[in-house]
Amino acid sequence: MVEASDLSYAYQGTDGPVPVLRGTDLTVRGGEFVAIVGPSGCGKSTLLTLLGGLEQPQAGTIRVADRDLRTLGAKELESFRQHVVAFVFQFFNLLPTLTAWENVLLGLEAMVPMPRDARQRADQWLERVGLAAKRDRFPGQLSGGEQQRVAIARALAKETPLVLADEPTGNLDEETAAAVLELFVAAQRMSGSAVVLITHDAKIAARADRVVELTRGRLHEAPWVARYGVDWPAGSPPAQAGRGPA
Ligand SMILES: Nc1ncnc2c1ncn2[C@@H]1O[C@H](COP(=O)(O)OP(=O)(O)OP(=O)(O)O)[C@@H](O)[C@H]1O
Repeated sequence: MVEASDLSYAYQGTDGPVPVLRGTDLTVRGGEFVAIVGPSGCGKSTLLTLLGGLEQPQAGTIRVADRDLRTLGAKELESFRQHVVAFVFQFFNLLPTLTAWENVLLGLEAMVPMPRDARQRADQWLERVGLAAKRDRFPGQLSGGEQQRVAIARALAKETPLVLADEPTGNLDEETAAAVLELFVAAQRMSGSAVVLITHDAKIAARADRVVELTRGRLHEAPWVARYGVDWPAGSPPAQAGRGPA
């Protein structure tokens, strides 16, 4: 589903380019659930934006669902973002003037062609996230956990082969985070979606099929995270980050 190889990406700093990804490789099989962990600022979100076609790497190749992202024109990229990937962010990005149901429907209406069962799908996914009774509420009338569930319903209702989630449980209490996590597992099961999810939480990572750690611009398999947790010094730059138990 995802074949990213030798990715380089640098942001432009005041004193020149600041490299974030340096020869990053990632392979994700169809239907696989991969958790990405790593110290703050190591480049996890940057990697996700590249996989989702929101930015282009300065070097390296990304193939997603048999598409080489470098070769896609603007229209094809737009279609890729509507039909192949769905994003879930830490800060829900719901439209405050639309109800929960309208927010979910909006994501489907952006697809071309719009799925014929868009309205039913919006209802189905709101039901799956446990919010059928609150479908007509505005985001401001929902708790943080409920808003996140609407945002997840909006993404998962698209039933794309790839779901990219950037710390979707970062703002939630433990119980709500666990419930939200199960929604991604449900998407994997029901839609066969591959899920790539960034987290700082070892319990969340433990639910994934595979855990990879991003440090010093590269990804490494990190099965120990699920067993031992993550223990990077708070605020440490990636170069000084601990590797955790072997
Ligand atoms: N638009 C930008 N311009 C310049 N530097 C940026 C920009 N966005 C991110 N960075 C820097 O690039 C590095 C990687 O950022 P990124 O958000 O990808 O890290 P992250 O691993 O997702 O962090 P966190 O876990 O804290 O969310 C950081 O040092 C960040 O300060």
